[in-house]
Amino acid sequence: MLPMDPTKKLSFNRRITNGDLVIVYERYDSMKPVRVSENGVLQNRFGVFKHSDWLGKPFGSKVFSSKGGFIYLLAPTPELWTLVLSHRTQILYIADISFVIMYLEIVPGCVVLESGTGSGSLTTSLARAVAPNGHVYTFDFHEQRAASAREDFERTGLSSLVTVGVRDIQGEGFPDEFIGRADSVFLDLPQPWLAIPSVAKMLQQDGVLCSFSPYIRTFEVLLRTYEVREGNLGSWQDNDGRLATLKSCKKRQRSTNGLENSSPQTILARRNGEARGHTGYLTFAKLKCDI
Ligand SMILES: C[S@@+](CC[C@H](N)C(=O)[O-])C[C@H]1O[C@@H](n2cnc3c(N)ncnc32)[C@H](O)[C@@H]1O
Repeated sequence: MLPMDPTKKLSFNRRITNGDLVIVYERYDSMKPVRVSENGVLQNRFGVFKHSDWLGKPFGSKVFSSKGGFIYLLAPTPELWTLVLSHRTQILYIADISFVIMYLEIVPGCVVLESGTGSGSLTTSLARAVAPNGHVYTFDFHEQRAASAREDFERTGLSSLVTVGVRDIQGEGFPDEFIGRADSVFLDLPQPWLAIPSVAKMLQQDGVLCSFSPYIRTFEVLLRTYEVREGNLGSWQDNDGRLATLKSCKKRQRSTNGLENSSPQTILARRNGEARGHTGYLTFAKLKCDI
């Protein structure tokens, strides 16, 4: 862990100024990052918006065009940035990112090693998790990707928390300067096992490794089971909205005199528990030197 530096605290609890990056929310399915400049103009289907009208407004403000259309000006938080960043590679999304940060036990002050950087989707959240006094050292062997990621961290105000290096981590391992210093290591590499000997040297006692192994094609298979009953609604209270199907039908049954007849029946189906799914294989390991 590194000592506290309060100047690196990440906060968007302030007003928009010239040069800020804002996430323009146009509709639930349309958001984009925009750099605010005094003379800038944003034109979209909702009208023409002058950046000068945005200056001094708090993040989260609703602003109007001359023709009455509106947009919201949101802060470039990691969870929004992940949705608008330019995809130079496959990226990690919010569900996996949250899980990774939790199980890597990342807290403010942690030193985190990552490879590859890719589009920096995970790195952005790692940076916020270690702020204000931790640091993320992320490596990619692709020079252009590393450079673009560096530019993005500059734009999102994270460059004091993240250092991007160009290095073949599978071939060379992490640099020796990090030996015994890493609280956590994250790998998103095609052959992660090649980096394991280096990871073992980098981790502190009780440091944690996570290796993410997605496939080229990812499927999510959700298994949902239902409990089916005959009866009426009153006999089966639906307290949590899980009553999914309600259908009346004629049920053929044999009466006491042995003849078949039809009587109306109601079939109720109720979901059992939760459906679970995943998008990649996450492998965690903790370094224990004294076993
Ligand atoms: C799927 S992307 C990582 C995406 C990233 N986790 C994100 O959320 O944006 C994998 C990256 O690993 C990099 N890579 C592949 N082999 C590597 C190696 N041997 N050393 C360093 N980086 C490597 C690739 O260039 C690519 O950018």
